[in-house]
Amino acid sequence: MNITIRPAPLSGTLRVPSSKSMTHREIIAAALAKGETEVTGVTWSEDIEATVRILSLFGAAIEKKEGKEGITLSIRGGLAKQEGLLHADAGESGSTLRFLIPLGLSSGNHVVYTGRGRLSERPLTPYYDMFDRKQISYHTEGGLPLEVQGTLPGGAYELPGDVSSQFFTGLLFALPLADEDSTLRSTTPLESKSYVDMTLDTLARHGITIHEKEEGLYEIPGRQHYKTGTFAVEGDYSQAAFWLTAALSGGTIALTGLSDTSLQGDRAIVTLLKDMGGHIEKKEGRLLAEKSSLHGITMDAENVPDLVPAFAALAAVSEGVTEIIHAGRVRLKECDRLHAMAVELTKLGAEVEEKPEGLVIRGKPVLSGGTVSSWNDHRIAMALASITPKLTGPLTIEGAESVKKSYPRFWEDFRKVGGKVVEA
Ligand SMILES: O=C(O)C1=C[C@@H](OP(=O)(O)O)[C@@H](O)[C@H](O)C1
Ligand SMILES: C=C(OP(=O)(O)O)C(=O)O
Repeated sequence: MNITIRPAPLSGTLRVPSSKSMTHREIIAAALAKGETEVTGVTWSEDIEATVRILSLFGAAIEKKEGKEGITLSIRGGLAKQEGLLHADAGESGSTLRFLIPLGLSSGNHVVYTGRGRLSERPLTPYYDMFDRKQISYHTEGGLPLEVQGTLPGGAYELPGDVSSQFFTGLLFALPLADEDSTLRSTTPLESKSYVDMTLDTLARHGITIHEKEEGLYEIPGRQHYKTGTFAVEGDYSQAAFWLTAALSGGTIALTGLSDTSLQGDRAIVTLLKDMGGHIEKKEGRLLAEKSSLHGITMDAENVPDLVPAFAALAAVSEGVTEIIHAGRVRLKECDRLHAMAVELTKLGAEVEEKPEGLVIRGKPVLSGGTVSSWNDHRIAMALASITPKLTGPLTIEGAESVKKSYPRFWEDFRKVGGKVVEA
């Protein structure tokens, strides 16, 4: 689907979707707890659907109920060995695939994992190395499909810390179920660490003990049991980033549903945008952002990779130079996001220099309209849409349906704040 946006100020109040990262984690913990758990305030998206699909295949019973307060998932946990070869479709979700591979093993299942889009090209080597070391049988012709069969023993585990934190989260969910105690160590400084901290928080709420001995070293007692409970998912700061960017570009937007004490690393977007000169304040429980004069800063993406597209877009219409550093891993997402943002912003007249590990952006007061591609990546589509108040002509975005991966109602919300969107 292609859409065309006519530049217009964006103003109004929006409830941000609930955190995709937290929802994946809560569903997984619930699926591992014997008994009933309720997860409330869920935003349904293709990625969440993929996690629900595979956990159901492994034996969880997950019921989706729609009410006034959004979606509630009632989950009867207890994963178990199922008959025959299971076909687990992870869609395009890196989190789903990397979180659930260890659980396929610990539930004793023989699984062939498939996926779409760029998922097949995204790294899995840390797991292949682990399979080799732990004598777990697997078959791949490179990427997906990937067939895995075996058991996940406790013991000593090592992973590189600079590929994806999602491998750590996957093992942290599965190793407490092993018969033996385990250690998990990062062989390089652990990047995206805030996501691992979010995992530890979910585990603790479900009665699982993990000892963080030092940064990147975890001791995991075996033979543990997940507890049931009720959990309300909070708003997603990585999605809030697009609305904050939109407001600062031109408009006034109030966001509800965000927690001030959130463990989401992407909460850093508020500080980063304020550092650029953005007017953002907390007022009556809402996060309020308005049109501001912005200047470039240095942004370190090591712990906040998902903020890069929105940040790069805003930098292109801010005064002076912005440098995005430590962003090499951002090339390993739904597309090469550094390259995609450099190419698409340049089409609109921006000055963007691509570096191996980041971007250097020389801002301009306004950019032109034109036709850009989403690269089938939800965050590229949303980032480009968010700066339309600063464009001198209409913007056509090809592949606008990519938002379904995390935020299916994005274009509806865009219209709600006055966005002039039509299907092209
Ligand atoms: O654990 C998570 O929920 C995520 C971790 C991050 O990935 P990396 O650890 O690969 O940076 C992030 O980019 C992704 O969108 C969600
Ligand atoms: C990279 C993302 O998700 P995942 O790694 O789960 O595909 C994302 O949502 O930006």
